Amino acid sequence: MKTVHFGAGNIGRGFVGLLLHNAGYEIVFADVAGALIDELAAADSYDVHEVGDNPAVHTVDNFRALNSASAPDSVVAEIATADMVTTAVGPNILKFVAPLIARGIAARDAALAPLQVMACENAINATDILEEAVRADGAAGPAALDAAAVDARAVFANTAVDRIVPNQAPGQGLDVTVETFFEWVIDKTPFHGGEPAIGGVTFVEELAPYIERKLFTVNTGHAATAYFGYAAGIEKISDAMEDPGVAVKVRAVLAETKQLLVAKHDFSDAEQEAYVEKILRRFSNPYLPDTVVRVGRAPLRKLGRHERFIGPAAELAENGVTPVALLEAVGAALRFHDAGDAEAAELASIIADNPAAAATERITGLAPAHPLFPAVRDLIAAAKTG
Ligand SMILES: NC(=O)c1ccc[n+]([C@@H]2O[C@H](COP(=O)([O-])OP(=O)(O)OC[C@H]3O[C@@H](n4cnc5c(N)ncnc54)[C@H](O)[C@@H]3O)[C@@H](O)[C@H]2O)c1
Ligand SMILES: O=P(O)(O)OC[C@@H](O)[C@@H](O)[C@H](O)[C@H](O)CO
Repeated sequence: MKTVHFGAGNIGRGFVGLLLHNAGYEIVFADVAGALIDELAAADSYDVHEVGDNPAVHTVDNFRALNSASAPDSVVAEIATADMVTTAVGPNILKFVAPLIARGIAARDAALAPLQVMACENAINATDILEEAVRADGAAGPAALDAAAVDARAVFANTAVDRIVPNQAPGQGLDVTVETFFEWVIDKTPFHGGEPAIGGVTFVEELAPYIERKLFTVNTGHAATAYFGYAAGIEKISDAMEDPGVAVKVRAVLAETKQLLVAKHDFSDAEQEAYVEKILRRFSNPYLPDTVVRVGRAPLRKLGRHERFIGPAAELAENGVTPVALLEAVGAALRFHDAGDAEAAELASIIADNPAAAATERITGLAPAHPLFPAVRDLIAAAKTG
């Protein structure tokens, strides 16, 4: 069995790569980072170090590595004969890997079992985003891949992936430090009984509750910790959790998303409360060298309409509930000025160069008539003055 995995970074090597290796797949890593691909191509194995309670080390081998920028045809040829394609590149990068996947599907022998395609990104239904791009690229490409051919040759399944994998320390080589916890939930319905056998994966009939719970608890809480921690001058996520001022605000944010998740899905209050407590303990893991700068990265994406703050806050507002803590977190996100983050700079320019209402629409995608709009517009107006 062979999978082509786009994105040989933190989650690619430390989670998706590990689980697929353990499931018996040969992995072909495809990435545009030349030095990383050269190092992977020259290596026989790397280690995944799980830190925290019950630490462990796992070795990943049986992989190859290809540079998808300089050797796209080789990647297409691998996809043409692969069983699976996975991605962990970031939601905004999916459109750049889609053309290669479309070409790979077009080049497949029609007698092969359908290619199983899964985007492992932090976004609601990331695989749908990838599928749409693959279909559009396929139709416009030289092989004129029509919808029926895609239907026959590929299966697209949405997933929710959860494991905290920080940026790796310089000099660590290919080894990855991760937390011990992981969860990978996959929509089983597209496979019609032929889902892949991957140890540790949970297949579900309805993914929406799981992806929303993950994004609006783990990622909402994580980003809130990052932005409140950044405002308090704290570098590490676990240190931010030690700060009583930060911790109380993060808990308040998660109480608001709990209200939404419990009302909307089939989770009981107690179940969601236990989920929240477990997540807060994960953030506090002192062995995990995770930073507010990594977790707060790309604030423009994180302030998007269906993302971790505006998504739940908008839905609460639509239900007649005025979020308070979530809006405070949005206010902190608007002041995330990490000099190394291109999106933080773009966010600051949008705030500075536009009237508050126009900036609100552009940053959050909220329509002016939306009940959350005035509160966010006021936050953006306030952020103009510091
Ligand atoms: N790190 C985590 O804790 C974690 C957990 C769950 C989900 N995720 C999600 O996984 C995705 C990746 O996150 P990460 O932390 O591994 O980031 P990362 O930056 O460590 O890895 C991303 C990799 O994608 C590569 N890449 C960029 N453009 C590419 C392209 N056009 N083609 C091929 N490769 C390309 C980069 O070179 C990099 O190696 C994101 O969507 C993130 O939200 C991350
Ligand atoms: O990857 P992002 O930028 O969407 O979010 C940053 C972190 O919250 C995220 O990577 C978490 O570590 C991860 O989602 C845990 O499963």
